[in-house]
Amino acid sequence: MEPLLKMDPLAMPSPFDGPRPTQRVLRPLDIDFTDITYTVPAGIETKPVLKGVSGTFKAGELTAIMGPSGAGKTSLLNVLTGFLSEGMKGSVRVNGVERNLSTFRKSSCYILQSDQLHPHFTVLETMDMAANLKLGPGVGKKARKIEVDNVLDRLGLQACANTRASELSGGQQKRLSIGLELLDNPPIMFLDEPTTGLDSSSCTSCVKLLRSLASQGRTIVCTIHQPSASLWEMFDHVYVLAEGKCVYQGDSIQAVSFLDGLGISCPLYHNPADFMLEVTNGDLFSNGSLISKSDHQLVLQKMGEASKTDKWRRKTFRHFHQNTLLEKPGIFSVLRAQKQGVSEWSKFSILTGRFTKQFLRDWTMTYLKLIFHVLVGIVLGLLYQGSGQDGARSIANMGFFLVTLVYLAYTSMMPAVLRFPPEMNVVRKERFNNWYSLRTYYAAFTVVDTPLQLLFCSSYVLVSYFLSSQSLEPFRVVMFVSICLITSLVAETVGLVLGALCSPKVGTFAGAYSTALWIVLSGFLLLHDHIPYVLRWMPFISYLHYGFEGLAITQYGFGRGTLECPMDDYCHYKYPKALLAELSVNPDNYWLDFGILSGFLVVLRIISYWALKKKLNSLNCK
Ligand SMILES: Nc1ncnc2c1ncn2[C@@H]1O[C@H](COP(=O)(O)OP(=O)(O)OP(=O)(O)O)[C@@H](O)[C@H]1O
Repeated sequence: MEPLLKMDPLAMPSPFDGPRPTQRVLRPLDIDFTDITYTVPAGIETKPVLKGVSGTFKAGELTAIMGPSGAGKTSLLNVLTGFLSEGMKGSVRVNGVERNLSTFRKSSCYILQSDQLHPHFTVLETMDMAANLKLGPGVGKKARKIEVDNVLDRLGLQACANTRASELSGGQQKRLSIGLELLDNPPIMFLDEPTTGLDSSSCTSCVKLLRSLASQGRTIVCTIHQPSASLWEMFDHVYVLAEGKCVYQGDSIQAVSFLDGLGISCPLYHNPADFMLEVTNGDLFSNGSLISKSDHQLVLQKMGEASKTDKWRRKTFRHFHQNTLLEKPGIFSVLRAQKQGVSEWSKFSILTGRFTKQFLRDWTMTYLKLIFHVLVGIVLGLLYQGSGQDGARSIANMGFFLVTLVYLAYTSMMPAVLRFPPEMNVVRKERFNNWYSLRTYYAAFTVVDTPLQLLFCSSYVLVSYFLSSQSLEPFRVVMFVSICLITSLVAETVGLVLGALCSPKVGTFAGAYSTALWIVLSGFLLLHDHIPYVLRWMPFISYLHYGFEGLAITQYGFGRGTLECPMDDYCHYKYPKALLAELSVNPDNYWLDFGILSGFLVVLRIISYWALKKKLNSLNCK
């Protein structure tokens, strides 16, 4: 293992001294696709996006899918990666065998157009976490470090290893995205517009990198917009689409001859890539004016016919098949073999560490929230000072319970609405590229989030509880905190559901409006007996109703003695039983309330998981 990992992982694999039986020899993979059609819904009809395209993307070649905007480039990439399957017909084969999507996804990666990175992590941390998730315990700590260093060196990211992803330049972010997927050395890489948003020198270095990766035997396919002439020549193979059909496939250098053969001459010193786009766009001039639409269609038709031959394809890239990868196992096979050993349990513990770091680094969501909880606890505690012991202020004390619940519900729910949306695309990419399953991701989130909620909740409750002179009997303190915690977890989960089902804007509105209704139904502002008979079921769907009842019982139930009335001899609510009866609170209901809130929590967590899954799947259909 050791000598192997000292190699550059991106270099051609070296021969081993002898065969290793446990290692699978990784073969270069050619992709060929035939008669691919892809339609999308358009009102009650469907709209064809890809109209029977065929072609071959070979291992060892860097292929560019080009074409005018809306030609179907991203759609073709989505279909070939398996990112989209609904509405697609046709055949995709790998080395001549019909593609099995789940195996194919393990051998390929898809780097989306916008770089999906965690902003709070440095380059090194991001790479380390990806290495842990992808390579697993089979590759030791030291070996993983060498692996990460190798990739960082190779991508020129060593100098910014300690820079956070949010502070990287566009080109560095792109290289980091590529580096993350390179860690487990996929033989097939798809990239959607890897050069978009980069300056010309970053574009060149990005394409050079892709080309060198391809020359080592990988199949690399990317979509690209208007490359410069020098960039165009760096592609081994270009696949040009226009109006959902293939109009050229072959060597980039041969494109001019191809057009020449059809009587379309590229002017001297004109960028062939620009010219190809002008031709496919219909921006050709004839006698000083644009060619007509019918002539344009004729040109596309002629190009489509002429592109069916493989005459335009260079034939020099296959030598590595015979010379290297097929015969000699190398780092490709070692890393992939070990990657398969990563258990969901290991992934869970890695994701738990990642969530913990993420929370600890998020100043507003963690530290500011903690400070505010303590400050608000002090202010509310002072406002309700003494109300927990004063029989004359028992009603005000009930107000304190409701305010506590509403405060905790809002401050848990609103951040939760915004919790998943910004991360959705990162999770979508990582999940698609087989880093982990959604189940593992969600379980790790829950395990890290719950104690954090307890911390937030306790920081507010304990301060306000003591300042407002609530009962100091330990069991009442614990029961009070428990109800507050479970209510805030329920509210947070409502937020997660809304965040997954709606846009953040709609989610925050829906959260605020529904909470206002739950407050009215809590049992304090509107007594149950005063609700019209037909609507008396409504409080039972309000989690604040159970929370409020639970808090009231913790302080005035469990045999609490008569309260003092320091300012007066008689005050009606100094008798806890009378107070609870007045509010229609059954003093025996504490555990029932707690149980119902727990039920709410479990059901809502399941719904939020389902909603998240649905959302991620629906993103894949767009
Ligand atoms: N889910 C969808 N619903 C409706 N129309 C879609 C959908 N997906 C793609 N299209 C349409 O299909 C056509 C091709 O889209 P695609 O994104 O593949 O083009 P493209 O060549 O990548 O364009 P660009 O270069 O502008 O990104 C466009 O007209 C687009 O509007």
